[in-house]
Amino acid sequence: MSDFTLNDLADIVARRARSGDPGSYTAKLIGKGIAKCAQKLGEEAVETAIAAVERDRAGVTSEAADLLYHLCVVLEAADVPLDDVMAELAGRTGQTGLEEKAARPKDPQ
Ligand SMILES: N=c1c2ncn([C@@H]3O[C@H](COP(=O)(O)OP(=O)(O)OP(=O)(O)O)[C@@H](O)[C@H]3O)c2ncn1[C@@H]1O[C@H](COP(=O)(O)O)[C@@H](O)[C@H]1O
Repeated sequence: MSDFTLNDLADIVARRARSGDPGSYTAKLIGKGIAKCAQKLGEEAVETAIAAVERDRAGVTSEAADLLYHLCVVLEAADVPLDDVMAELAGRTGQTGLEEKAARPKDPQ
C-alpha cells in the first residue's frame, strides 16, 4: 500500500502554486484563473466516469489520479483547505448518505 496521501498531494500543489516556477504545470494552471482550473477538473471527472463505464481499470486508475490532482488545484485556487473538506466528511460519518441528503438545506424553488 502506498503511504502517499491526498494531504501530501495538496501540500505539493500549494507549494508549486506559489513557486512562480515557469516549469510548473500547477503554477501555470493556477495562473490561468479558477475557471480554467474548474474546467480541467470537470474534464477529468468526465474522463474518469467514461473509463469506469468502459470497465477500463487502468483508465480509471490514471484518470482518478488526474481528477484528485485537479481537485487539489481547484481547492488551492478557491482557497479552501483540504482539511475543511475532510472535516466536512468526518462530520457525515455518523449518518447514512440518505440522512445527510435529507438534512441538506432545500433549494429555493
Ligand atoms: N499529480 C500531478 C498531475 N496529474 C496530472 N497532471 C497534469 O495534468 C495535465 C492533465 O491534463 P490533460 O491530460 O488534459 O493534458 P494537457 O493537454 O497537457 O492539459 P492542458 O494543456 O489542457 O492543461 C497533464 O499536463 C498532467 O501532467 C499533474 N501535474 C502535476 N502533478 C503533481 O504536482 C507536482 C508538481 O507539478 P508541477 O507543478 O508541474 O511542478 C508533480 O510532481 C505531481 O506530484
